[in-house]
Amino acid sequence: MRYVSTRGAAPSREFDDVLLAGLAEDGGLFVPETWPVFSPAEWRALRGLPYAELAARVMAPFMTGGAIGFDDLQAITRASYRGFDHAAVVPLVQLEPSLFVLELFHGPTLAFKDLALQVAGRLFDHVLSARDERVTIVGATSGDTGSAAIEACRDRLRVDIAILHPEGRTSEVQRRQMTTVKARNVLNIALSGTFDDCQDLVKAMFADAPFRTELRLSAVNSINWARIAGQIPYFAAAALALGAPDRPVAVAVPTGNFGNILAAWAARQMGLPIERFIVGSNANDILARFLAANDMRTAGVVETVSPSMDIQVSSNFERLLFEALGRDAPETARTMVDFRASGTMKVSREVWQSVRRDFAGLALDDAATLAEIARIRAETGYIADPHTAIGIAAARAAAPVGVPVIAAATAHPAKFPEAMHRAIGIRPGLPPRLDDLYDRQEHFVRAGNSLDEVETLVRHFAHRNDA
Ligand SMILES: Cc1ncc(COP(=O)(O)O)c(C=O)c1O
Ligand SMILES: N[C@@H](CCOP(=O)(O)O)C(=O)O
Repeated sequence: MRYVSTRGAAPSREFDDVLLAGLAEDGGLFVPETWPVFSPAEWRALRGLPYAELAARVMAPFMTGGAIGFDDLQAITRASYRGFDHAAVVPLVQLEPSLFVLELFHGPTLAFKDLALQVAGRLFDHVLSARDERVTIVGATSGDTGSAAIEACRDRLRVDIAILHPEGRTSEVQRRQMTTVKARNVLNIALSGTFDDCQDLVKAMFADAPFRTELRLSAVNSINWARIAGQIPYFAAAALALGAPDRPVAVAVPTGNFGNILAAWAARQMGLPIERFIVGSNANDILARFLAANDMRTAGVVETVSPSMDIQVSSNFERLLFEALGRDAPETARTMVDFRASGTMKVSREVWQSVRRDFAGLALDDAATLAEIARIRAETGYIADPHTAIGIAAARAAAPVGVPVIAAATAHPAKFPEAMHRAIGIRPGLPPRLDDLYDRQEHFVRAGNSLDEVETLVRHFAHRNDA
């Protein structure tokens, strides 16, 4: 399997190189040169497999041609999901006759990011050991990627990891999950800015070719294809459980960086009958506006009770745009460069309509989010975190008639105790392993929204670890 850049000006690569490179040198995102497709019989054969085995089989076609053989991958998925606190790893809970919640928060950091990052951390080890190399990972988080990536990479010998979070804009639990990890290879940077600023700085570090080479940069955000590959299997598992490939399903996802919904879309590219992709947004409603009215204009990031979705620039939209433009890389590059410069994405009516054929969106403000948490609890007894509640509301608003909908539950409600208390008057408890989270010492450095300042911190940290 080879990968090409959405912007067409970087060489094509094998998976192992894509894993280590993160972002293509031309600023584009890597996508598979061709989509692997499973036949209906091949999909049926995966029904009922233990999740770790299903995940290895679904991911395997994306990883051919490098250091990761199928047996390696299966050993990695088994080790990755062994510690999850639910035997099914990604259980499905039925809320209504046609509405199913796919719980993705049973991993070590209580968010969906663990599913791909536990695997990615081990893939880094495997490929770097085979090559006898090291990398410096730089990542941006609005709350959940940070702790999941740190947990996946802490104390790994061949990886240093620096994570930027927007200071004061995550929940306290999310922040402490990152900053209370004491490991020589982990650096937390509290940035004075928004998640979009953090993500821009990460991309700017990648665009600084001498810095990128000097530190051998790599990525753990969903700009790295390995993240998307690790998120496809749970949509496949849920779809198979609900009757696919012999029955269509729909998917609803609370969306920020567009990685999770893109993974569901990739599952359809691989042959699963997913009829609609439903995007839930908070007040940072750029995707919902785009889907409603071809209006993709960035505005300032607004703080909400669903902080992990406080994002305006959804990186993975570029991968969908590339496909919607018929894989026209120069046109994708032009559109993205213009979006960056003007803050408005200009997409033709035909392209917009082609996206709308598959995707629908709904945005909820904070009051509506809290009301939805309360409604779900009152009507079904289920306790959904603010992000999950937005996805469920979107599912109810936009589900195709008669088609079961898989609504992704992306985080455990205990990560957002204040919002939950406002919504339903309770603060859900953390699992016992995190009992002392509030007593642990925090470790982080502060930085302004400045590339120079952040690069200096990362360089100093990485070279200290090299010594
Ligand atoms: C809890 C939660 N829900 C939803 C999202 C949005 O997911 P994505 O960025 O893949 O669209 C995130 C962050 O990515 C998250 O942490
Ligand atoms: N919501 C994320 C933001 C980064 O998304 P990613 O999927 O691209 O890593 C977070 O919680 O950090």
